[in-house]
Amino acid sequence: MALSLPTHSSPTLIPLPRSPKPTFPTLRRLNYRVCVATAATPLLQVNDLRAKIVESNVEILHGVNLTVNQGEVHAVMGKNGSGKSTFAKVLVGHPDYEVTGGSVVFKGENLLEMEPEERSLAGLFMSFQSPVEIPGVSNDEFLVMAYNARRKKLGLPELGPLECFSYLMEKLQLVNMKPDFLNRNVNEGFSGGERKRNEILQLAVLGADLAILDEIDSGLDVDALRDVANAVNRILTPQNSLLMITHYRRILDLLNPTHVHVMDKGKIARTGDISMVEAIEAEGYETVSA
Ligand SMILES: Nc1ncnc2c1ncn2[C@@H]1O[C@H](COP(=O)(O)OP(=O)(O)OP(=O)(O)O)[C@@H](O)[C@H]1O
Repeated sequence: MALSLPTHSSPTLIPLPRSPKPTFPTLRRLNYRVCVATAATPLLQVNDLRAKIVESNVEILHGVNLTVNQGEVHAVMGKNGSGKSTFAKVLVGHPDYEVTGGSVVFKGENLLEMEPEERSLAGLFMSFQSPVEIPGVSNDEFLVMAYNARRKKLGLPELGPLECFSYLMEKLQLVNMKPDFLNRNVNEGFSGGERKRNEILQLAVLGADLAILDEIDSGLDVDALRDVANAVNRILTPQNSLLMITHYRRILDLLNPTHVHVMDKGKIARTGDISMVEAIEAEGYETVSA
């Protein structure tokens, strides 16, 4: 089902509320009802997580421990090849990896027992380092399908084409994207920066209790980085959380992480706050991890 969306670049967009952090009130209300977790329960609790590559049997994660509470922004940094993306992919259930030990509890439920799709419907969102193309599926079809699936999971009625249109327009404005992108196939022919922006559009449309952004800042020009950071800041609320993987301070200054972690050899080697990034930049990972 393709929505007939305008292809001109300057449509009359629905103005966003002035609030710096608009949310999805109806979804949020329902989230409180269906969410197993309480304010005292961590949103995500990772204990001694170990995982290997299925094909080669090589263990990459050697006992990751991490707790994310509602409203927190966590940054994971670390040397190339230290296991950051693997950790993120294991959390969303990527089939290349097999969990060999430890536990992951998300909103009070065993995440490792859920299929990848169930994890997504439960409110876990991941933006991959290299977002993939989906040939033959238009962006609007994909977004509407995914959003309605999430609404169904939450016990909400599916949105009809007109409601979807207004909703998507609002989210497009949030990420400062032209409506033309809705009519194009998902990521097909998109530039690197456009793909990253499109990932944030997906996050804005779907909403998430925990958004994992893997190097969302790589390949973005300064304006795109600011747009993406502004959009993420407006999506964040005291109820949801962000786990971002990055190599750069620029995005950290814009998103103000509450926690900064350094991953080393498949483990979280050190945890601190934003001030640790200065030490990393001055002394490198070896010293900081040690
Ligand atoms: N599917 C796979 N097949 C083979 N090797 C893999 C696979 N996934 C991860 N690895 C290896 O595991 C190690 C960790 O990779 P990972 O992508 O998690 O690192 P990273 O910390 O995200 O690195 P970067 O900062 O460069 O993105 C690397 O040595 C990588 O080559």
